[in-house]
Amino acid sequence: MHKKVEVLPDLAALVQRSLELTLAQMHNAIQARGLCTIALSGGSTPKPLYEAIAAQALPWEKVHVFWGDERYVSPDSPDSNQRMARQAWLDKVEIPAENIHPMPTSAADPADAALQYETHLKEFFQLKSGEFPALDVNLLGMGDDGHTASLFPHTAALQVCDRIVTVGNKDGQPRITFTIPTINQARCTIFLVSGANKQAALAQVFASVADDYTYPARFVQPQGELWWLLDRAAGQGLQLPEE
Ligand SMILES: O=C1O[C@H](COP(=O)(O)O)[C@@H](O)[C@H](O)[C@H]1O
Repeated sequence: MHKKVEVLPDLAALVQRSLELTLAQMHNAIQARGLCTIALSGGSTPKPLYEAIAAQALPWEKVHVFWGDERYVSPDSPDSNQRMARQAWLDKVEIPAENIHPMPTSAADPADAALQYETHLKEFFQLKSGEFPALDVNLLGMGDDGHTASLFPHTAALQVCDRIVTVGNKDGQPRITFTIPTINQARCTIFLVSGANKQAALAQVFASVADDYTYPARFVQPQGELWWLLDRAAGQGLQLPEE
């Protein structure tokens, strides 16, 4: 694993740096394999990045967009991660509809929705039994409780190792989420973390000893590149790991 932590002066610089890295990875993937697979995060932090990507001239027919987690709401809900990404990015570019792979949220049982998405990923990536998809780019955020994707502290989803997608639990509300092995299979993982409210959790995520189940972002140890992009408000006073 190649791990790099950068503390940027402010949110604008964080967005610019994440844009550079994301575009470089997308171009590399297209050159190497003829297409790019990217998984999106939700929340508010990545929205300006999505807006910036929308302004790029990319071979959109070669870009396939997935989600790493989704709230269990209708796609037109203000809480939907899909809706945010469509409004900020996907609705503004000429990407074929079949290249957009949202997490389903209409099954009566969220476990069925998780299975549907897992089946879709297995087909798309032509996976054999027991294999996990290697996304070219996996964009992640981190909540002030240390959660990432929809892997919340001390929830059952953290222990799911034999599934690509599972059901997360945010205060009793279901979410759909990549599992830790799926996250850790990505070729390039980019965390975007902004705001002083993330400082305390970040300190625990970067501590040499802390409880992984209390700070789930600690589980993210991908086989490929790992970038932590922090703005100064989030990264202030952080003891950074030795490189
Ligand atoms: O609920 C969620 O929150 C996290 C963090 O969001 P942020 O706005 O604080 O960056 C996000 O990564 C995740 O995808 C989302 O569902």
